[in-house]
Amino acid sequence: MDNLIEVNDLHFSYGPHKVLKGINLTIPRGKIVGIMGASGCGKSTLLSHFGGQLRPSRGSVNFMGQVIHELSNDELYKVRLKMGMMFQMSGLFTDMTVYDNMAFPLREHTDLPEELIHDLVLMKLHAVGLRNARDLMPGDLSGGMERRVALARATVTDPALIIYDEPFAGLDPISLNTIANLIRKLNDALGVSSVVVTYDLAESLKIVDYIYFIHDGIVVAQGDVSEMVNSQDSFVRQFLHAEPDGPIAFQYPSQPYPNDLNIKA
Ligand SMILES: Nc1ncnc2c1ncn2[C@@H]1O[C@H](COP(=O)(O)OP(=O)(O)OP(=O)(O)O)[C@@H](O)[C@H]1O
Repeated sequence: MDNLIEVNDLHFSYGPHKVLKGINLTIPRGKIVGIMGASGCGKSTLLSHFGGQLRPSRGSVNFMGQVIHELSNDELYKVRLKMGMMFQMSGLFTDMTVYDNMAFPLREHTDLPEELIHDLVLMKLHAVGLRNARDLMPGDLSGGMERRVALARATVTDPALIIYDEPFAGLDPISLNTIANLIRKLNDALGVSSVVVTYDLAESLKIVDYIYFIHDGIVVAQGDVSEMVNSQDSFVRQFLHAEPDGPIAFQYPSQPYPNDLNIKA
């Protein structure tokens, strides 16, 4: 099977609020796929279906040949071990050293002996250039270093898929470039697939193989990097040039403005 993940006609609502209205996308093995869309378009909701935290109202997510919402709790637990996650907020435990943060998933989810955990942790820290930061506390790290440790930790259980949720947010340009290059390097060196959820189209174009744009619960544009750069699609252009005006509205959907005011004209 060439695709690690296949999302088929995925629908999901929070109560009456329909968020996903028929998403179709694939994450091919060995590739980095970008998922873009304005705030609130449903990116996190989509990701929550990958790990089975949410159950679709229609459609499915297929991961390595298994339909996620049909799995038992034990099977889901095993599937989640194959997914590494890196969040915008690094999610490091502030009261543990870098080393213990890295060792935590291995101690929690495996029976590996401490000597092996030690070597795995140092190998992964070395890959992000931070082997020597092992004894530091998260509070002693710069924002970029913290993100690198989180990135290394996402790879420590040798997942098949790494999911990055807003990996570039709040970083200075140099750290941002470092993280982007590391995402590409780790993807290729570890032979994994990666999903990068981001607003930063310019930065993602440097590292992704394929991009999906989500708007109003469906995929509205997709393509490889050159297709995106040359696209005349209004969604793509609004993102690429960070234009305030375009199909992505500034206002959260609402009733006409005068109806909301107490004093009528
Ligand atoms: N637990 C929830 N209950 C009700 N509505 C929710 C819940 N979580 C999210 N929503 C709504 O679902 C929609 C999609 O939210 P989601 O967080 O998936 O968007 P997003 O694209 O990830 O946004 P952002 O980029 O800002 O993180 C939003 O309108 C949000 O308000």
